[in-house]
Amino acid sequence: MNREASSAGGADEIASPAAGKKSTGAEPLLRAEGLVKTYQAEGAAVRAVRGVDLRVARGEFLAVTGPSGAGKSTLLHLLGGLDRPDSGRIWLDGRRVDGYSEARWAVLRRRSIGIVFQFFNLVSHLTVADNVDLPALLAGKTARHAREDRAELLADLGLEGKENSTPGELSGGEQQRVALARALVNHPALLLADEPAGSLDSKGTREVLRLLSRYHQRGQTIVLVTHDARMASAADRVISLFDGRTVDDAVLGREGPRRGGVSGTLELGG
Ligand SMILES: Nc1ncnc2c1ncn2[C@@H]1O[C@H](COP(=O)(O)OP(=O)(O)OP(=O)(O)O)[C@@H](O)[C@H]1O
Repeated sequence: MNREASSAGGADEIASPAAGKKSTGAEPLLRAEGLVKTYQAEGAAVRAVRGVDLRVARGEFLAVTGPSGAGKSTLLHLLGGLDRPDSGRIWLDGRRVDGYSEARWAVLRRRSIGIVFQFFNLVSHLTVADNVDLPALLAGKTARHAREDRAELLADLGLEGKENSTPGELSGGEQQRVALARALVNHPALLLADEPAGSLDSKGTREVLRLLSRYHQRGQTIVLVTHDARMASAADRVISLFDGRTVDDAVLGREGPRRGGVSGTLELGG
């Protein structure tokens, strides 16, 4: 939340099926071409992402997997505007967004991109209710509308009765469900999830997987970064990164993965 700027702008809203907004249809919801990101660490260049192309259709559930250091989180951060590519282009619903300012990305995230992180990133001194209401109010909802949406989401996520708890009073799984509620409260067109079960036990992992699948079935477009083969297998399609590049792209079906035409092997284990 602390990355969010306070400016608002009605133009930066991407159509969300869940919110009943109009879609342009033919264009993928998310498209990226030639994304490159290099970090400087202790005087040396770390080439985290080295020319990744990506297309995510509206309603698709894409998993991004690969070993530690492959560039998965960096890619997700680029797609959510939390970090800037050195080069490459990003379109959301056909609109070119890679040149957006920090403030404009903040508006886009608030209205159209929900993000969940491994360590939840909830505001520790705020209650569950306030954590979920915050992005809704920042997006311009009335207090009543925010409260109604929050109540519906918390009930849907099995968090009824937790409204007045603070994050520290909740289990990891419950905190991640609050984070999911916060990410979904503005009916984002796109949900980005970075190792959302990475700090949870197996019960919490199953719960997150079940919830992601449920929202996907309701039409939510999801890009999930995960090491976990079981989580990745819930997606429609898996891309595998190695050393900052895509090494495989597989469409998952009942008869197992169908390769999408990129060289290399499918690495689900990380
Ligand atoms: N802010 C940063 N400064 C310097 N190097 C970074 C930074 N962020 C990431 N890197 C480096 O970029 C490379 C890719 O990191 P990234 O976190 O994207 O990989 P990952 O596939 O998500 O790994 P993991 O699964 O371990 O989280 C790694 O070598 C990492 O050390």
